[in-house]
Amino acid sequence: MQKTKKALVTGITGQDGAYLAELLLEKGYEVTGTYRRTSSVNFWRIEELGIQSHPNLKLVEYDLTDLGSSIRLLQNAQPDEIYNLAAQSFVGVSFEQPVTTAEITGVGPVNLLEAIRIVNPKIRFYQASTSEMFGKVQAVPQKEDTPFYPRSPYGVAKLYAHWMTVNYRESYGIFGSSGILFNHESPLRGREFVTRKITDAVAKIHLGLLDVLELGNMDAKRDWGFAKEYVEGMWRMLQADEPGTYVLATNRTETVRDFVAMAFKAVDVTLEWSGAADHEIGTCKKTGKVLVRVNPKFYRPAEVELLIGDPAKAQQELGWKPSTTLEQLCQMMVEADLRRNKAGFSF
Ligand SMILES: C[C@H]1O[C@H](OP(=O)(O)OP(=O)(O)OC[C@H]2O[C@@H](n3cnc4c(=O)[nH]c(N)nc43)[C@H](O)[C@@H]2O)[C@@H](O)[C@@H](O)C1=O
Repeated sequence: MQKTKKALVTGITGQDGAYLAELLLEKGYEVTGTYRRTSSVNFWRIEELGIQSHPNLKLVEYDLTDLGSSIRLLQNAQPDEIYNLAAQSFVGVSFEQPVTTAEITGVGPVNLLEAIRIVNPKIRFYQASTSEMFGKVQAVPQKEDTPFYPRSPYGVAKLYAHWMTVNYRESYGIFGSSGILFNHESPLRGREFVTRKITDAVAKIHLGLLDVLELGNMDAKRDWGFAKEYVEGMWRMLQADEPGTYVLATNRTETVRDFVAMAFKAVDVTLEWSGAADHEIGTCKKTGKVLVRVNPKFYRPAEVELLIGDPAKAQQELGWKPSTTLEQLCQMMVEADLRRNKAGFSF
């Protein structure tokens, strides 16, 4: 009989942690999910997926920045696989808190890599790397061998953790894989990220709970995929024969403005755009009412203008391929936010 596999997922309260835990539980894993102590720990995502009381899911408090705690965590959980999804993951905040971001997002993963070296070097390790490492892009589309040029303290911190994963692979033979994931969204996305901010606002405007949606840079282009499909790619990376670095992306890019128009389309509103970039407005074609407005306070000190990934390697070597279109994803998010706002749900 095959032994039950054990996985450790850091960042269980986040979008990817919740979807990955769901996938691993479906596959028969015993999952330990870690979360950070805060005054308001919130498990709404795993509750929404209906897995919070799953008998094979154990929730454990853990701080990625503590080496001793990382060692004890591995000794207790004895995982076969670790998925490091914990991070300070908001790019905007990283400009305000660069040192905290470096400690959590950059050095934090090294505590886990060290703990693997000390406790059991056979544990497989997935590091959540990011397209933010490409930043000011040096090639279009971006793939595994595209040179990096991060444009935020978050991107710089992630790049350090990425190279440490590669370094532990090459120095100590640790099975450490790095997934360079382009933006991936879902109804479980936090409202601080632009897609969910938009779909939540569209739902509120449609229900008469909000007048205007204010945004920053509408010209930024992103390669947005569906998070639930991306966590499947993470799992595949740790089932491969060899560790490696893989890009997960859709190979389609759209502007923030396009996503706004798409979200309003989902509630049958067509927008018309006018005005210069820093005070652009979007008005409802039918009523003439202003529904969207640029507010430069949402601009970032340095912006990543264009991201589009080439996932050919993941497709060839892992058999991974995204299938949900951006229109379907956007529709799914708007519908979830309509439902939630009608029910007075506020996450
Ligand atoms: C792959 C990568 O993906 C995410 O990073 P992100 O791309 O920065 O995501 P976002 O949704 O915050 O911004 C997308 C774009 O939208 C622009 N934008 C305009 N107006 C607003 C606005 O009002 N809010 C926000 N948040 N963004 C705005 C903003 O300036 C940027 O150009 C994280 O998961 C990160 O952890 C990660 O790894």
